[in-house]
Amino acid sequence: MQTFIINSEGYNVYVGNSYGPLQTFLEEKKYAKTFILADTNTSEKCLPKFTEKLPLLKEYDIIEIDAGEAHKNIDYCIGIWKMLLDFGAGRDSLLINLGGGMVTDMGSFAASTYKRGIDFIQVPTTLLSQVDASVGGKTGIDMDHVKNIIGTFTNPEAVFIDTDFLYTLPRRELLSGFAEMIKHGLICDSGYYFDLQSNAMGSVDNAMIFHSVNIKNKIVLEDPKERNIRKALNFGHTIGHAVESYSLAHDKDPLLHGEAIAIGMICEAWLSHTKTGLEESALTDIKNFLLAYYPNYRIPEGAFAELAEFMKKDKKNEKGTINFTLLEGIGKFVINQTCTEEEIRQALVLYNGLFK
Ligand SMILES: NC(=O)c1ccc[n+]([C@@H]2O[C@H](COP(=O)([O-])OP(=O)(O)OC[C@H]3O[C@@H](n4cnc5c(N)ncnc54)[C@H](O)[C@@H]3O)[C@@H](O)[C@H]2O)c1
Ligand SMILES: O=C(O)C(=O)C[C@@H](O)[C@H](O)[C@H](O)COP(=O)(O)O
Ligand SMILES: [Zn+2]
Repeated sequence: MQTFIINSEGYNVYVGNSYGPLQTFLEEKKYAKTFILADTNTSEKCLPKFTEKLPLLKEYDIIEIDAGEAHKNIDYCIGIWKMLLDFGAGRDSLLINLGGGMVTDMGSFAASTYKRGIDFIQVPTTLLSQVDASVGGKTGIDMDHVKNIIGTFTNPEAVFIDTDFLYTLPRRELLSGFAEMIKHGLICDSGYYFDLQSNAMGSVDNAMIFHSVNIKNKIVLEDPKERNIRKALNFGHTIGHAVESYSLAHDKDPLLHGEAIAIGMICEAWLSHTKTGLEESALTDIKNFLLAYYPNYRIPEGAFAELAEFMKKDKKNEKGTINFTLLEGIGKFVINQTCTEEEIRQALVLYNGLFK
């Protein structure tokens, strides 16, 4: 099997046969102790595959946490720090984050702060974490359902991607990751966007994952700390994160990250049509594509004020205005766009109107 290697900010991302490089990494680094962070699902479905493919890794402690975004918070993070401390993790230890974006975000945050920082690697097990969350150095946890509001920019030592993990991933989770791939096409690569449309979900393979990671990585390398063009990767997220936060706070079965971002992308494509020249035909195409795959989630009108409060807390905001990344066309983004609360309300009303 071919191994794709992407050079990021001082570390490599391996896609394909990543166990050879991982084995070499462990042999070279000779960590005093190794810890594996997994959630209840990845501990059952991914850990046995992982350790079987990595016979060199003989001694490790497992830190298991409850699965789900609701647990990406300070209480669970304290639990990770305590386990590291109780089991004698030092600066010569390694934390392996084996899981989806919840595990890679919180594990990397815990590692980047424990003893002022210990080494960690990402072994992403969901499509979303393979194409997006494990790369780029954003670590973090949620607070009061506000997404990723506490965190650091800290890079892993390496990222090892094994698409075999995806066999056990539920379709709803695969689709959630697919939304971030669509985002990559929408902001930077119209050909990729249309390929995703025609190949749809049938053929997510190493080459596609490599393509998405490359799109993200190029942007991250240019602007690692999101001072300017990295904001492109946040297309769909100003409204999407607010919808995700709202759903986490109110719904029994909350929207997944990618599902909320799909809603955000529809709303923000509409804002792009009214404000930055996205053609009506492109808007229709984006709407139809996303509506075919993602839940018809109606946002109650009574929720609009709460959504606006979440948006006012967005990390991209400057000088008290809500900041958006919008599209000028499919594959062409524009950052630092502001929209009024009334424009945002109209976008939400139009979105709801799609389900009448
Ligand atoms: N840091 C970043 O740049 C970045 C980018 C995008 C998203 N994110 C964050 O990532 C998170 C979403 O990530 P996610 O979608 O991977 O969610 P997740 O980590 O919660 O995983 C989704 C579900 O799939 C299960 N799972 C994981 N791997 C599995 C496998 N191989 N087989 C079966 N089940 C498996 C998990 O236990 C969980 O129940 C959000 O918190 C989001 O904010 C971060
Ligand atoms: O890596 C980035 O930059 C992104 O914006 C990728 C997003 O898909 C991801 O959801 C990220 O976690 C959002 O970051 P945030 O800074 O808006 O919390
Ligand atoms: Zn995202």
